Order: sequence, then C-alpha cells, then structure tokens
Amino acid sequence: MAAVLRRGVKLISSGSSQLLSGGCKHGRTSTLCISSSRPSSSKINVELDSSTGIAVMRFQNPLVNSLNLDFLTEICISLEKLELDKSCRGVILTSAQPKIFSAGLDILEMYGKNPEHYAAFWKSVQEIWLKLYGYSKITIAAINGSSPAGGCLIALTADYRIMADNPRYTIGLNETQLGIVAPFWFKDTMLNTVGHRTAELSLQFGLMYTPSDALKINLVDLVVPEEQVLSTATETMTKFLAIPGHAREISKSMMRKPVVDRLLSCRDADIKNFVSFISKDSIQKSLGQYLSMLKQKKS
Ligand SMILES: CC/C=C\C/C=C\C/C=C\CCC/C=C/C(=O)SCCNC(=O)CCNC(=O)[C@H](O)C(C)(C)COP(=O)(O)OP(=O)(O)OC[C@H]1O[C@@H](n2cnc3c(N)ncnc32)[C@H](O)[C@@H]1OP(=O)(O)O
Repeated sequence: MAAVLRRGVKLISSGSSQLLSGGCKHGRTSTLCISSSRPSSSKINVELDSSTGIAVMRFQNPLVNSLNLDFLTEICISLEKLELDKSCRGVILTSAQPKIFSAGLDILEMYGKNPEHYAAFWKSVQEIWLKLYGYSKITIAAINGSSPAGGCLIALTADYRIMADNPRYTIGLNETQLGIVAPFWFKDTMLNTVGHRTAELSLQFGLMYTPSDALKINLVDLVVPEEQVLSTATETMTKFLAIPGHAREISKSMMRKPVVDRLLSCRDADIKNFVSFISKDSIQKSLGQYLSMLKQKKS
C-alpha cells in the first residue's frame, strides 16, 4: 500500500487518491498531502503536518459539499488512511467551499433513483458515520459555513466543534423540513451532544441554529471570528494531544461505543428501512418539492 518515492516521501494510493509524505511544502512545515491523482476531480484535500501530527481535511465538492456517494467514499478512504498512519494524531475537518461546511446528504442521491441505488448510498452514509463516530484519533470540526442535516451530522461526530461567528451560517438537523426523518443514529448523535429535551424539539421542528444559538444549546463548543476558526481548531487540537492518548481514546470509545454498536447490530435492517421509506411516493413528492424550492430561491 505504501511506497517510498524518495527520502521522506511516502506514497500511499487507493482508488483515485494518493498520500504523499513530505511531497508538499507549506511555509516551513513539511506536510503530507492526500490529493487525487487527477487533482481537478479531487473532492477533498488533506494536509498532514508531520511536525505536529495534525491533519487538516478540507471538503471541496462544488458547489456546496453535498454528500454524494463518491464524495462519501473519498472521505472514508482518506480517514482510513489517516487512522492507519502513525504520524497522524488528529484530524481537523473543514471546508474549502465559501460559506458552506456541507449542505448535507446530496438530495439527488435520494430522489428518482432505484432501490439498489438508495441501498448503496445509505450504506455509504452509515459507513462515514461509523468511521467518524468511532474514530480512534481526535477529530475537530472547524465549521466555516452552513451545515444542515448530514453536514451537521458530520460535525456532530467530531470530538469538538468550533463555528465561525457569522449569523448567516446555520447548523442543525433540519430533516423534517424536507418531509423526511433523521434516523435513530442521527438522533442518538444529536441527543448525546445536546441532551434529550433539546434534541426532541430540535428534531421535530427541524431547527437550524445560528452560531450563537448553537453555542447556547452546546451543539457547538466554541464560536470564534471566521478568520480564526482554523487556528483555534489547531490550538484546541494541541490541548487534546496533551492528554495521554490511550486514556483519551478509551474514554471516547466508552461514551460512543453503545451507539455505534446499535447501528452495527442492525445495518441491513436500517438500509431496508431507509430504502422503503425513501421510495414512498409521498416522500419522493416532498423531496421533489424541496428541490424545486431550492431552485426557485435563486430566481
Ligand atoms: C419510519 C421512518 C423512520 C426513520 C426514517 C428512516 C430512514 C431515514 C430516511 C431519510 C433520512 C435522510 C437524512 C437526510 C439527511 C440530509 O442531509 S438531507 C439534505 C439536507 N440539506 C439541506 O436541506 C440543505 C439544502 N440547501 C441549502 O439550504 C442551501 O443550498 C445551502 C445553505 C446549503 C447553500 O445555499 P446557497 O449558497 O444559497 O446555494 P444554493 O441554495 O443556490 O445551492 C447551490 C446548488 O446546490 C444545490 N443543493 C444545495 N443543497 C443540496 C443538497 N443537499 N443536495 C443536492 N443539491 C443541493 C442547489 O439546489 C443549487 O443547485 P443548482 O440550482 O445550482 O443546480
């Protein structure tokens, strides 16, 4: 899987992605870069600072980082590589797209397709959540834009969330606004973060929160000026890294394993449930209307 290209340069490739160690220089720091072998088509960019062990994973799936099958797969592969890489100690998740962290699941993956497609898509959504929520290394979400539904879920899987202080950005599980339902593991992730009553109201109304409101309910841990989101995430990561790794990791697992195990015990049933739910005429109609609303918003 890994090959040494020249001194200090390691290449790990899988699918369309490559991992180059020491192949990129950013300022004075030697970095690892994961990028596609066809850079123009790469949906993420990862830089690993070998001096600190901190990787920054930037989502760059135009226009709005919506989570389609390819994008989810690419994120998963990169996370797996970083998890196996002993020089990586923590991952900061952020966006390279302006104003958007992630628009959530790509609605087009859930609209007008066949059951096989829905099943494959949902499996990849499960996969990314299982990978991130059960991730052994430290993860911090540097939320530099709006983050509805699946985007919020990605942020919720992190050990710490830092959001840009811009009232135009919102975050939350807004599924009911689309006429769909956040599945139990989305719900559990939210509940474990904000508590039962807040999660109950939040899920039923499909509430989206401004950064200051998200901070009030502990949906995010910190709100900072936009230009400081990444530097604050790096500082916070350093604090996490100061804790003995095995103790932190076991504590994280202790908190999260029951929820992870719950999905693991019924993955196939959960996929069946999703396929049957999303294939319903009434649900397809709701999604169609929501998509039209998104288009009309522009005109
Ligand atoms: C018994 C049952 C029990 C349990 C249930 C069982 C199973 C579960 C079932 C279902 C669960 C599904 C869970 C779903 C999770 C999701 O994540 S759904 C997606 C939710 N996302 C949203 O609602 C976001 C919608 N988008 C926006 O609000 C805005 O676009 C934005 C704030 C992200 C960005 O705003 P702008 O910058 O103004 O950009 P535009 O609005 O112009 O968008 C640009 C372009 O992108 C398209 N788009 C936006 N979001 C999405 C998306 N999520 N998917 C696909 N496409 C998206 C938008 O239409 C524009 O397209 P064009 O007009 O340029 O073609």
